[in-house]
Amino acid sequence: MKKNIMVMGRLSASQEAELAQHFTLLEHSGSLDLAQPGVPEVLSKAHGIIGSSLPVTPELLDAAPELEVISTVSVGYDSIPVDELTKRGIMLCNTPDVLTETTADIGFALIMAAGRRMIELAEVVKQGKWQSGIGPDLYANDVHGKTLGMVGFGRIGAAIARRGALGFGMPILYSNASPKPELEKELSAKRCELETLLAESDYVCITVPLTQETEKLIGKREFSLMKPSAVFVNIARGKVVDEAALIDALKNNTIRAAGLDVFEQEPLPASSPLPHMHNVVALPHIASATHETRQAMAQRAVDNIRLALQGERPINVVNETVLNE
Ligand SMILES: NC(=O)C1=CN([C@@H]2O[C@H](COP(=O)(O)OP(=O)(O)OC[C@H]3O[C@@H](n4cnc5c(N)ncnc54)[C@H](OP(=O)(O)O)[C@@H]3O)[C@@H](O)[C@H]2O)C=CC1
Ligand SMILES: O=CC(=O)O
Repeated sequence: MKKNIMVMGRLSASQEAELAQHFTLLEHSGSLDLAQPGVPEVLSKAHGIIGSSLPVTPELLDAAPELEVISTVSVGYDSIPVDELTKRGIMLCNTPDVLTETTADIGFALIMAAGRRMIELAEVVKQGKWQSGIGPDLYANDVHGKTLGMVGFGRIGAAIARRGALGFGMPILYSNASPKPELEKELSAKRCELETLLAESDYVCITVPLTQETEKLIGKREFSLMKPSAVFVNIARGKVVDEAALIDALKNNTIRAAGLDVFEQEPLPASSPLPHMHNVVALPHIASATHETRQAMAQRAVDNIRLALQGERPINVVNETVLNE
């Protein structure tokens, strides 16, 4: 008998057809909310779930006794309780690598946009307020040659640093769980304590995953250590930052500006002051959102779930111990 898959994310017609060759794609309402009619019934039959930002809970796993694999169309998996999956022998697959460069493009675009006040100054033109040359009150900061501090120096952190060091002559500081000697050589990057990085960087860029250790890693104390001219960029997860402290730091000129792709609550609530602040560039969590990259991420997630359910080793497994069971 064919195994069953719940397709929760957007796949192309050919990707759905590829899965349908091997598996039954379960009809469902698009919700994983157990209180919704029909959801427990569909979950009870699912051997695999594929989708992004899946709100997985232990209760949901209890309702899915046949589940063998969750294939997330993302590199981050902070909405999924990995230990609970591992305990139950359920594999978690994700999509690293294929989105690294595209995400780094937006990371660097935010450095440029917030650093050079691009959105704020484009508004001046849009609103017909460009009547004479701008004065020093609207001057920006250089990007080239300034120090870039990477909080997290994994795939995406390194790709952003590469753009800064090799394209813009930026000295690189990094703070990361483990040392990265090869990147130190390639980019003349220096590893330092977070406090030193915050105090010495002109641009501070967050690329650590959201975990228990990194939640609210950057708060009031950390902003107070940064230069008043510092530009803060977050493309990782909103909850790595204490957002109230960030808003205060931007309002009080503790730091100069921020470029943000991610927020504590997404979509950003209407009550948030962030999109209205002149010194903030806010994007709707789109760092990987190009046609090419979203297609590649979906294909990787399709390959992963197919391999897992066929008893082969998927390309990307988060909880490797499940493979040995
Ligand atoms: N805005 C968007 O659309 C996107 C956001 N993301 C986010 O970016 C994150 C990073 O992705 P990626 O670069 O591929 O992941 P990687 O795992 O390659 O990099 C993460 C780095 O963070 C380091 N790290 C982890 N925990 C800590 C800690 N407590 N203190 C210091 N360093 C730590 C890791 O150290 P070590 O090397 O020692 O393990 C690793 O080098 C994702 O988890 C996701 O949340 C990703 C894609 C798109
Ligand atoms: O936020 C996106 C991801 O892939 O993680």
